Amino acid sequence: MTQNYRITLLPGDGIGPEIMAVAVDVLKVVGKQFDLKFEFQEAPIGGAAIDATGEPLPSATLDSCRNSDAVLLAAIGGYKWDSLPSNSRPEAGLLGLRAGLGLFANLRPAKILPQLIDASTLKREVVEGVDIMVVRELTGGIYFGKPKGIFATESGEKRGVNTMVYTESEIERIGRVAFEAARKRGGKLCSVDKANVLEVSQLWRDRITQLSAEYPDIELSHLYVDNAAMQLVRAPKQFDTIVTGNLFGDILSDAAAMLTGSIGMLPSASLGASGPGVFEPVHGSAPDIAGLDKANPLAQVLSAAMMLRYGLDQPKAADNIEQAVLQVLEQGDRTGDIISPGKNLLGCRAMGDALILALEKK
Ligand SMILES: NC(=O)c1ccc[n+]([C@@H]2O[C@H](COP(=O)([O-])OP(=O)(O)OC[C@H]3O[C@@H](n4cnc5c(N)ncnc54)[C@H](O)[C@@H]3O)[C@@H](O)[C@H]2O)c1
Ligand SMILES: CC(C)[C@H](C(=O)O)[C@@H](O)C(=O)O
Ligand SMILES: [Mg+2]
Repeated sequence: MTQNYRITLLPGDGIGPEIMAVAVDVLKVVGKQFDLKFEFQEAPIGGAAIDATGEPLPSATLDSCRNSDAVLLAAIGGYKWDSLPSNSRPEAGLLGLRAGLGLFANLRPAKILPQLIDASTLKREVVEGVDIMVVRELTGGIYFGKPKGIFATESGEKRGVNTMVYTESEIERIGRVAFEAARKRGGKLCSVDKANVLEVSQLWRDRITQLSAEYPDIELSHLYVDNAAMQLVRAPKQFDTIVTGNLFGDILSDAAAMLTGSIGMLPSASLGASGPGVFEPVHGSAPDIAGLDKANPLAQVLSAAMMLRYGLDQPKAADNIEQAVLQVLEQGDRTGDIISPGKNLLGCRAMGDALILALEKK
């Protein structure tokens, strides 16, 4: 029986439309193969939405997302909008989307593919076998804490303020997601904080430690964020699942991404307690290569696979996409960010064509 899905597509800015076009073509092919009918609804977000409507997250866009089974997002942001105040920048649209849909859990897997070991900037023996899941809290912490803003002091000097806040319930719900994720993976969870300095981190560490009593099968450890950053580069294989707050997770997930060769490879899933999830690459809108057909579309395509797996419960269709990605890499196809000597350099569009061919042969 045909399964129907409403998908909101948010191509956004920079390389967003280029990589989204590839992901949509790939979804259409697996749709035919698995009898899935996608009703795609495209909506503006970020800079594109600012240009079209004056706002980074028009209410019609949020409504369309709310009425979908899942949301596929590319990336937002660019030089053109960089001088706007923070609450009207493209990034505010993305944060509003996460808050508006209650997407408190961000899963960012960083797994090195054997075909790409030589594309990593680290030595083979350091990265071979790396398979990390970063579970990042996404709707709290310093990104959303109040007070925030730029205020004038009595002397007339400007003072910028952000506030890092976590409540016990926010820590507990992301903790549960992380313990459950660790249970499905290698059974190890490392909680990352700055409890040697920040009270909010002391509470984080206490609550995660208490929660671990409910997960006796999971080996819990704690690291301070500065040490975690160092350990990720020094010996990344020690990590299985990492749980951390919004800001630390933003930074550590980019570092983890680079272990795998390129940030252009890594997908993510943002999930709430209920309702549609948002599936998006970890990377940004890469304005430096936008419009040049140079972007790596694989993180976007793998985000579509995560959407099928975690958002639509279609693991077989997700498997097919992931296998097609492995196959094109196996046959030596590479975009510029993951090229190594002797491989075929393809543009974004040609990489999409290679994926479609690989899928159709299945
Ligand atoms: N989720 C998002 O939408 C998201 C995430 C991060 C940054 N941003 C925004 O993107 C803009 C640019 O930010 P940035 O430059 O710090 O980060 P970025 O991730 O856009 O780019 C960092 C570097 O990685 C390269 N890169 C990124 N994705 C690539 C891909 N798919 N293929 C090949 N190379 C790729 C870029 O060319 C650039 O050199 C900013 O406006 C930022 O706020 C958006
Ligand atoms: C663009 C920005 C708001 C965003 C974040 O900081 O969360 C990005 O860096 C990410 O990692 O998704
Ligand atoms: Mg980031």
